[in-house]
Amino acid sequence: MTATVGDTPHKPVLRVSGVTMRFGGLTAVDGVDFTVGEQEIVGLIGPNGAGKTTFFNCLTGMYVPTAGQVIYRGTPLSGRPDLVTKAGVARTFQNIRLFPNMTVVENVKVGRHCRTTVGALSALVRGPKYRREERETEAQARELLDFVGLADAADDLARNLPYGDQRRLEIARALASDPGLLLLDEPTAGMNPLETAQTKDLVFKIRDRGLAVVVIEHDMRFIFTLCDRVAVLVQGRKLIEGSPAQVQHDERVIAAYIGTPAGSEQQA
Ligand SMILES: Nc1ncnc2c1ncn2[C@@H]1O[C@H](COP(=O)(O)OP(=O)(O)OP(=O)(O)O)[C@@H](O)[C@H]1O
Repeated sequence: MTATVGDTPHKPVLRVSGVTMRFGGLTAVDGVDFTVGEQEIVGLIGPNGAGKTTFFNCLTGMYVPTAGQVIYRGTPLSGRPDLVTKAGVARTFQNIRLFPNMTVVENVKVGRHCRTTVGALSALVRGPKYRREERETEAQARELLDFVGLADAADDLARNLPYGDQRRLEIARALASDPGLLLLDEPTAGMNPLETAQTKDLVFKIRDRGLAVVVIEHDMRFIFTLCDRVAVLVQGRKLIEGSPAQVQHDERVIAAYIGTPAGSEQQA
């Protein structure tokens, strides 16, 4: 089935309906509907505390939503992160979460874990099946490091990578689970302009590899030049969704970020 997503017909990969997340008396996400199409890049923006990360946590099984449904390629996603990853949804985190004392390539191999099938006994005795899977995992990890531009650092310790490279390593690790949908939580936070531009090119390359991508980001220039479509969350609710041009000129979005324009009170 093909649904109209924004202005372009895309086959939907993710359908979120009425997702709500309450923490006691606080409603962090409030009845959000959200659709992502095949090979679409969708931005999720909003002021601090709008509920963006909580929304990602609802999609990836870290939280079980208080209400609503998340469906990935026709399958309802459960509240277990491992099963969500196995279903084909991978993510990176706002704060870098690498294994600092492992090498760069080992960090990527960890991301493959959900796709390996070898049993405990075969792993223990390092039987032929284990060795074959290990070779394949190693080759895939090195291919991904080449893809993100970190091939030369494969055998360095993760903690010795510059900050921007650590973020790229997180993306490589997420890609190791062979996702169809990648969720990026503030991928350019703390980056310089060159690293930000490189990250944008990398996201385009990821899309060209066949993935759909959802990006949370505060850098508006990055979002509006990267995304096919942008959704705006304010106080847990979706305020507007549309093309970058529609969203960046919408007065409600401007007001949500910078408050009511100076002088408008007198005009009212
Ligand atoms: N585990 C939790 N328990 C209680 N409240 C929470 C929890 N997680 C988030 N919140 C609250 O939910 C609201 C939304 O937070 P969230 O981190 O999702 O926003 P955000 O849009 O990602 O913000 P930022 O852009 O600053 O990262 C905030 O008021 C936050 O304090």
